[in-house]
Amino acid sequence: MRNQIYFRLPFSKTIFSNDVSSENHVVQFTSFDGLEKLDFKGNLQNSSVNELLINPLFSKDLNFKLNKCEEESEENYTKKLDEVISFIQKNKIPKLVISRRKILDLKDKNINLSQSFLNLIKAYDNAFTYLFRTENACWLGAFSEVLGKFNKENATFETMSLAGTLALNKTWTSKELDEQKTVSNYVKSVLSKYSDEVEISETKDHISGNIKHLRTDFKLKLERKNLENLISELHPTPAVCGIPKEFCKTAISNFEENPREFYAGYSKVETTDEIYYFVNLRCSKIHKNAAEVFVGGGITAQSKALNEWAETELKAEAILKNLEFF
Ligand SMILES: C=C(O[C@@H]1C=C(C(=O)O)C=C[C@H]1O)C(=O)O
Repeated sequence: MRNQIYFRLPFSKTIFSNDVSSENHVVQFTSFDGLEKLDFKGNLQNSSVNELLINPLFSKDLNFKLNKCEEESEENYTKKLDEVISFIQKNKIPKLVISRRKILDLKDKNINLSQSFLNLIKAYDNAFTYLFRTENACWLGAFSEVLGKFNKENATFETMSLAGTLALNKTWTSKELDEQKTVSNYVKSVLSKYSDEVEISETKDHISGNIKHLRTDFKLKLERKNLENLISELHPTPAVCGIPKEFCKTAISNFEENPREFYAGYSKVETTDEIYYFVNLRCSKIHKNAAEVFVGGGITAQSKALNEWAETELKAEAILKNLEFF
């Protein structure tokens, strides 16, 4: 079976898929640890709602199963987060991102994945939204965090620092402001190695469905030959990992129950004019019998375990409320 993907770029009306006519790699996913790459070959072709719905993909049609349908309970996760908070205080680190998998046991439920993908497109206009299927995996995701966007014609590179999470009606506190500043400082320090002139925007609210984040935009001129280096230096940013980077990567693999796979990794999409890199968050790995929803958040010395649990529940809703059951 060939690797097949459907996706929609932010603020676009076009749904693309990969045809079979070439050996071009049009979309590539990289895992969080950078060790796994998943390629989608072909040329980009316009797809349509009709085409998706004539022959929809259902979770029941997938031939791989999740063996263990148990998730980390609220009690166990908050207990672990208390240990993480002590670890952060003891080691005096500004931020560490910890995540979990929320598991939806499908029992006799069947998800219409094509319709769920269309629901996500409608719900999040600013998101990179995708549905892919390979021989042994199926993922669905929609999020708006850009790791990089390179314009081929004018050689400009744009990125953002996105962090801090609250429900729409809440007011920012120093916890979220400091957390986002850590990401901005990191991004700025990496970008300044590539250009003396980095444009930095004001920090503003970034709305994503029922929640908001803090966001700062960055822009610079970049030689194309430096693009891949810059991306691998930026990834994983403290928005999904922490500071210091290598120390936090090790802490993540010690604290988290399972490897993150493609969650908190990134995708790369090349069009005629642009090369995009999107951070893979608000995503779900779908099996015949279950959906795993990956959710995490930045933990700091000021974090409260219960609030962090609530934040992951809110983030999981982004996907869960758009699943269409058949
Ligand atoms: C880690 C996630 O989100 C990231 C972490 C955020 C935070 O800690 O506030 C906010 C946006 C994302 O950069 C996730 O959605 O799982």
